[in-house]
Amino acid sequence: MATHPGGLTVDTVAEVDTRPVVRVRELTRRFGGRTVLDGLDLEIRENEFVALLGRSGSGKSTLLRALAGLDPDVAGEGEIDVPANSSVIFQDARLLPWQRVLANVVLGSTGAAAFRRGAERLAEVGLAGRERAWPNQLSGGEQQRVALARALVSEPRLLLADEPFGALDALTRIRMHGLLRELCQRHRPAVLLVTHDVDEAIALADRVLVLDEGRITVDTAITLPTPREHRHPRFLAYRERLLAALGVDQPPTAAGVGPASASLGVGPASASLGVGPASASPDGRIATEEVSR
Ligand SMILES: Nc1ncnc2c1ncn2[C@@H]1O[C@H](COP(=O)(O)OP(=O)(O)OP(=O)(O)O)[C@@H](O)[C@H]1O
Repeated sequence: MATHPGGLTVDTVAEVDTRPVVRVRELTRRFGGRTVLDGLDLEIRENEFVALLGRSGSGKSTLLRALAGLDPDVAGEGEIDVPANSSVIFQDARLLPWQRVLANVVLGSTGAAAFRRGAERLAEVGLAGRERAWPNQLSGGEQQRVALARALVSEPRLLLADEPFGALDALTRIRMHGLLRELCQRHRPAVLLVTHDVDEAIALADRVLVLDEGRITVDTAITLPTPREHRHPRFLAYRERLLAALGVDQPPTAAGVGPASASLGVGPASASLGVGPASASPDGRIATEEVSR
């Protein structure tokens, strides 16, 4: 475990010796007079799955857009180093309605090889046989599967995902978690997943970050085996820590078992365990430690 000058504690998995694919230094982003990102530092390593939590308006999408190259005005406000071969997915699938499903996946690429790769990705997301369908003939979850296939068709080194499952019903979301995990294990991109859902972050990520006051204030490794059981005591302990770091009140329950989902802003979460809350260091940063096995 490493303690950085600001008091931020980084757990062991974050120290795995692989090359960073994302390197952000001192990134600042202001809108008018308001500072949203304030000298933010971030590294993501090859194949690492990182989830980013933060209160509404804390700047998660602003950071993701900056990494995706979608914010031209961020230039000169720090250093951003990301691979050229990166993909982005959003909450809405953003398919072209006038293109069939397979054409949406290959997006402008031509040639048999591109279409073969596109068809392979479609099969991987469970949509074999739907290549010639139109987007409006697919459900919301199916459209998001197409978006995932499109994002992975170029074998990106980095996948940026901004609440990709936020608009889906709970059951579909759980299925998509399994699918995303499987696809990431197969294609091995580094991932930055922006989410409001603490459980989603713990279920999927190697590392969970919390963005607050323009900086990463929590950086914690999730060392649970996969697939991750939501009622596992260590899962609940991670949840409690993260919710505390996010400032969410957690009234204790008799059983000490929290609700099925701990989405921010969706009711109180209750994960009452004997694990202490995250502690704030003198400069206001929150240090987390490995949740004991
Ligand atoms: N283009 C813009 N112009 C002005 N203000 C902006 C712009 N983009 C974002 N902001 C402001 O920056 C702040 C952070 O926005 P951002 O969308 O990054 O937050 P977020 O953490 O992703 O929020 P949410 O979880 O609600 O999606 C907000 O106050 C927002 O109003």
